[in-house]
Amino acid sequence: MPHTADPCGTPSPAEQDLAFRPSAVAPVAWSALAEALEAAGQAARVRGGEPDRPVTGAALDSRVVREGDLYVALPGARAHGASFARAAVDAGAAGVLTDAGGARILADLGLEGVPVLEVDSVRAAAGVAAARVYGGGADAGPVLLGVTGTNGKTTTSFLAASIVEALGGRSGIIGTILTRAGQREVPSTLTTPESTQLHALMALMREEGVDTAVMEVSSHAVEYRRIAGLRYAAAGFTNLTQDHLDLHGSMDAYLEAKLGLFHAERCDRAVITLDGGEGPRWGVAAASRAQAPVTTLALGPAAPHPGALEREAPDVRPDWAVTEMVPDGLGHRFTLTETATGRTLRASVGLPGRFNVANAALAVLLVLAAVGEERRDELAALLDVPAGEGPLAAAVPGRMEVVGREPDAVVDFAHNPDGMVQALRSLAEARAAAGRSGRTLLVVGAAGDRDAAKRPVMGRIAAEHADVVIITDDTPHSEDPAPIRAQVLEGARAEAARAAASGRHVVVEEYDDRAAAIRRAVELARPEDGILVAGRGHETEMDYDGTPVPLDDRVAVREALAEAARAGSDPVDGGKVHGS
Ligand SMILES: CC(=O)N[C@H]1[C@@H](OP(=O)(O)OP(=O)(O)OC[C@H]2O[C@@H](n3ccc(=O)[nH]c3=O)[C@H](O)[C@@H]2O)O[C@H](CO)[C@@H](O)[C@@H]1O[C@H](C)C(=O)N[C@@H](C)C(=O)N[C@H](CCC(=O)O)C(=O)O
Ligand SMILES: Nc1ncnc2c1ncn2[C@@H]1O[C@H](COP(=O)(O)OP(=O)(O)OP(=O)(O)O)[C@@H](O)[C@H]1O
Repeated sequence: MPHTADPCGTPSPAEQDLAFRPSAVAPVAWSALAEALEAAGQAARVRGGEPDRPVTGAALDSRVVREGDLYVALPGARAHGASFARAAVDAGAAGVLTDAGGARILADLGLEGVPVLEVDSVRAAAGVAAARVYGGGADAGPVLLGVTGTNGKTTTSFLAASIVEALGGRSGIIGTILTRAGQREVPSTLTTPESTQLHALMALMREEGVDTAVMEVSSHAVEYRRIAGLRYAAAGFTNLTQDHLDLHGSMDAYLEAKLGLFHAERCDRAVITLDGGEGPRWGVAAASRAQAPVTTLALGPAAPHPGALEREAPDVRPDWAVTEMVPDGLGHRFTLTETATGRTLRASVGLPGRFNVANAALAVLLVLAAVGEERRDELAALLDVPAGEGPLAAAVPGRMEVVGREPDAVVDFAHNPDGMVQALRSLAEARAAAGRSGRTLLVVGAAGDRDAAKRPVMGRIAAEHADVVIITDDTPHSEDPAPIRAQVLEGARAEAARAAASGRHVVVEEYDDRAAAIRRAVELARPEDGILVAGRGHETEMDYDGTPVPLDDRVAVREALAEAARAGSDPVDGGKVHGS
């Protein structure tokens, strides 16, 4: 039986890989694997003879290999997986899938006797081979829904899964926060797991009786061909804004990577949001360049820039549009209208922020595409309920999660420029809708080993939208955290200086201790203010060069609020670097 790792802790790679595997795998002969590869246009040269045992699993990392696995040894950016083949064989690998370079490394290691399937593209072949190992063709099930885009994937996936459940289905989730297959749940380390793990998960979901799986598809996953061998009933596009330029190089290349999800052989229907993000440019481009049949969604009043679609792409006639949006509790009530028929779907979403209307609308259309027209009326009835009820009332961990009131304190995962703008704006809008004045206090940083170009941009946005900006560490990974903070500070200070010239005073402070930064925000906040702690959402650990430092922003905010309530406004101890 696969283990389910502790959902409160981060599982080791081996624990996580094991948790993704089905309990039973029918052994697969080497020749059957070679045939499957050939049938998929990834013909393999067979070397080193037949394994002495059939294949019963697949792994893309030597550290997670189990007895009977096919070890997938791919050429990585830092190393060739074949250089770890000795460890994989010692762990029980039955044979190796690799390329010509990998085969040479195996020979150099004295492993020429190990059975090898040699292909031209290991990443493309890995998904095909894993699908064969785990008994899944593209149509073996569960029904797959995919969500891609810079922001909104997790939220849209959770909402779509919630709708599936409300319709009586059994849903699975694969994404940034967690992976859930029926009753089994395991925290995630990647947004989209490796291809070998995805096919294991499909088999696990079949075992668990999951009929519909909703999967976040990162651009990394498309670029690295983690989704090879999968087919989506419907795949959604939320928006495209600046992120991951370290991997893709340009926004156009970033879009091109995302479009891999919308190839005709990859999905039956693409549902594309036209005007999410900074405007309609990338949504309209995605809709025109997707190869699969496309359903388009215009966000109307829920767009970050309402009216931009009509101005910038006047000839585009969306298939669906958000035609009405009114504040309802902390969330919104909205109407989705089908352009061709004028038919409507009315719904209420509980999460704050109009971008969550966009996420909810996309989730609704994805599920509609998957379940078909015959269930439209049933879906409409489920959605048309008062605020706080129905499938779109679902909360998503660390996504605009309200952790305190008066001052309103929200923990959010916004960690790129557009996500920050949206989150900050939605707090101000919610305050305005409730008729409250007050300031916005923001705690923010930027992660290490990720797109450095966005750091000053995030600092600028912070000072543009917040009145008090407390800059601190996000997760530095292998980088020195001080220079990361300095880059965010540079953007914030420049913007604060610009704001000062026009009479707006922005406080900018720096704390190297994130918990102290949170306490400082709470100390400075008045009851009518709003606090946003951005960047880490549901995360419970910060990685300082391999050393995990426990910190859950939600817990830290709650504790700081409780402490402030007890102690009045004692000064914050420790961690301050400097302020302005
Ligand atoms: C930057 C990046 O994405 N790197 C991916 C890339 O790594 P790489 O090319 O550097 O691989 P490498 O280190 O040279 O190793 C080559 C091979 O040897 C294997 N290996 C390595 C060491 C060892 O002891 N044994 C072993 O078998 C590795 O598993 C790999 O298969 O190829 C590897 C195999 O597919 C991925 O695991 C790895 O993802 C790493 C783990 C990662 O952290 N990726 C992140 C950035 C990512 O994918 N993020 C997106 C979401 C992004 C977002 O939206 O924020 C995601 O979907 O999670
Ligand atoms: N549709 C949207 N447009 C813009 N910003 C959004 C949208 N949805 C969510 N956000 C913001 O982006 C943050 C991340 O949201 P979410 O986790 O749903 O997106 P994601 O694409 O899964 O992100 P990641 O892959 O980085 O986890 C949220 O916390 C919120 O601040």
